[in-house]
Parts: sequence; C-alpha cells; structure tokens
Amino acid sequence: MTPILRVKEIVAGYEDFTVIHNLSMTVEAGSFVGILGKNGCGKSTLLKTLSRILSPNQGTVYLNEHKLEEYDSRTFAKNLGCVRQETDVVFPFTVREIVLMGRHPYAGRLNPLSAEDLKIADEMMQITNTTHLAGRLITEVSGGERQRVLIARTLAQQPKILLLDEPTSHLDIQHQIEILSLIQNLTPKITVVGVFHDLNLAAQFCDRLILMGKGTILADGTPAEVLTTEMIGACFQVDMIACIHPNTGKPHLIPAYTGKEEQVSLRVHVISGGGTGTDLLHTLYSRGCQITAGVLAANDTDALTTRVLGIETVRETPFEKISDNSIDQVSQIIKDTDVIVVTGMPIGYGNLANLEILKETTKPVYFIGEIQDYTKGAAEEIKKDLIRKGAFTVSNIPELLSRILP
Ligand SMILES: Nc1ncnc2c1ncn2[C@@H]1O[C@H](COP(=O)(O)OP(=O)(O)OP(=O)(O)O)[C@@H](O)[C@H]1O
Repeated sequence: MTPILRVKEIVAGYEDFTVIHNLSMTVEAGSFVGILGKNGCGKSTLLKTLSRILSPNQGTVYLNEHKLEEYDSRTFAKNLGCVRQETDVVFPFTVREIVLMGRHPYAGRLNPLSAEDLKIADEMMQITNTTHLAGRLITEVSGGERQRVLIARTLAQQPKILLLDEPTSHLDIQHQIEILSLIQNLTPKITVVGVFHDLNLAAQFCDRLILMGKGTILADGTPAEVLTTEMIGACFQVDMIACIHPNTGKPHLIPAYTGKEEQVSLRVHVISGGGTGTDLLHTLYSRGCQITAGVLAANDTDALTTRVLGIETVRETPFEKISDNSIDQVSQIIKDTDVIVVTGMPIGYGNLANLEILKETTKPVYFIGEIQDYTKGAAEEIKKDLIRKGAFTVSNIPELLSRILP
C-alpha cells in the first residue's frame, strides 16, 4: 500500500541548530500513529516539518507521493490539518468564528461561507463537545476548552491527515479519553499522527508508536513492540515495568520503584491468589523487600504480577491440586523468610495446602483481609488455629507495613 506520508532522510532544525538528523519514516493511510520521546528530542520539530511550518534543510516529505512544496496552500489545508502546541489565537473571536476558520480553504475568494460550511462547523463543535461555547470568546475559555475548539477548527478543514501536538496536554482525564476516543474513531477515514507524553494513553489508543531519541527514531512498531521495559529505559532513563493491561490487552507501564530504591533486609513470603496479593506485592517490591510467593496457579493474576516483578514464585499447573513438590518448595522457602503474609484469597480444597504448610512454621504469620473460604470451614479452622498460636491479623497494607518494616 502506498503510504499517505513519506519522510525521506530529512535533516531539520533552527538556523545552525540541527534537531532532526537524517530521519525517514512512512505513515500508512488510516492509521493512528503516536510519536513519543523525551522533552526536547524533536517531536514538535518533526511535526512542524510535516506540516510545512518548517522546511527541512535536507531530504523530502511526500504527502500522497507529492512533495509538500508542490501543494498550493488551499489544497494543502484540505489534505493536512495540524493542531499545534503553541497556538496563535490571541484575538477575541468567538468559538464559532474560530471553528469556521477551518472552512477557509473551501470558501471562494469573494464568497461568504456557505450553509454547508456552517453545518460542518456545527458538526465539529458537536463532536468535540464545544457547542455550548459557540458564542463565547476564545480568549475567555479555559485551556482545555480552547484545546477542544482548536481540534474542532482543524477537523472543520476535513483534512485527510491530522497532526496533533500533545492534543490532550490541557485536558482533564474525562476530556482526554473523550478526545482520544473521538480521534481514534476518525480513523481509518482520517490518518492521525500525534505527539503524546502519556505512554499508557498512547498505548491504548494508537495502533503504531514511534519512539524518538535525539532527532532520530529509536523504535517503530505496535505498542507492544515499542513500549518494552528495555526500550523505555534506554529512551527515558527510567526504570519502568512493562506489563499487559488485563482490561485492554495493551502494554501498560508502571514505575519499577515508587519508594525506597535500596533493598531492605526483610524477607517476606506472600501467600495469595486471585489478584488479592497484587497491591501488596507491588507495595513490598517498591519498599525494597526481598519477596517470595506461592503456591500460585501459574495463570493467576498474582502469578502474573510476580512474573512481571521478577519475584521468586512457586507455581502450580492451573486447576491442579497443590502438589507435594510445590509444598516442599514453599516449606524450604519459608525456612529462610522473616515474615509470612496471607491475603484474603479464595481458598478451596485444591489450594488448602497453602494454609496447611503454615501449621509447622515458627515464623511470624500475618493475615491481611478475610480469606474467602470454599472448604466448608476447613480453611477457617486452620486460620483460627494459627491465630491461637500467635499469628496476627491486620486490616490493611499500611498497618502491615507499620508492623513488619524495620
Ligand atoms: N523556534 C526554535 N528555535 C530554536 N530552537 C528551538 C526552537 N524550537 C525548539 N527548539 C529546540 O529544538 C529542540 C527540539 O525541540 P522540540 O520542541 O522539537 O522538542 P520536543 O520533543 O517536541 O519537546 P517537548 O516534549 O518538550 O515538547 C530543543 O532543544 C528546543 O530547545
């Protein structure tokens, strides 16, 4: 398929300051491409070059296989619309007037705007949720409202390709999602290339991501191909964990450390399941504890968390009863641990052994949350017995931390 946009070996920048170094890329028609990268790496400069605000010093940009400079300004505006970060709206036009400016490429030299132009402007205000602002002055609306108005104006151009420089930077979370869903729904009729800082939102909405280094492309592919722990580390010099979001199936990045970076000497074994341990595992991990976990079914949500965090875990085949081998492994681990924490996990006969293992231990045991007992009381009996022998109950993670951390 012929790409709608083809960038060939461009070098671009400001006077004698080169920002983009020999960059090549293509954009397929109908796709939603996100451009990501550190502050100052050249994302806006690239967008300016694609939208003809800046001419490349070397190389060529083709729109539908025609060089950008071959287009007259009206035809160009009908093909490509750009919503920029720093916008030039300083005069007190009404919101409707601003949106109607998007129709200028279609108006004749002497012709006023047609009924069709008014209809399209109204439509664009409707889909960007700005209709109620139509009579207000652009200089008197909020940053987020203004951003939505500028998107409406550019959409009124009815471009075939839409470039967006941080389209959600001023928007609250509701409007971020609203605008990104709106933009996503424009594809495949319209091609979209947008600069984003929120990696997780970009992963959720874009079908392709381009990660930029200093004026070059570091990675280009699907969100799963680009947003890897290694790539994010190399690009942003941060320690992030790339996991797959259970609801979206898209990559989701979380900071590897949210608290202390140094290891604390506390060894904690977590017995959990069904996602009841996920928050606890992340919290202990961020506090630098040395964590072990299990026995967990290999497909359990908590098992996924331990895999992502690189926690030593005893895993069992899903839907199988806990085996003697797994029990032996946990018994061995428990011998070396300082503290054992049991979450309010679902316990049936298949995993009752997770509690039975604790009958023999002399290590402190903490129960956090009520276990969900599917064993006609057998699990509750073991828990009560362990509490009689000195196990503790705590009601939440902060209370647990206050009791166990040095
Ligand atoms: N008009 C300009 N004149 C001179 N240098 C500029 C100009 N605009 C940007 N730069 C410089 O070019 C480099 C790239 O800037 P650019 O705005 O393209 O980065 P960016 O990746 O979009 O950054 P951010 O994420 O902070 O928006 C930076 O070093 C910046 O200071």
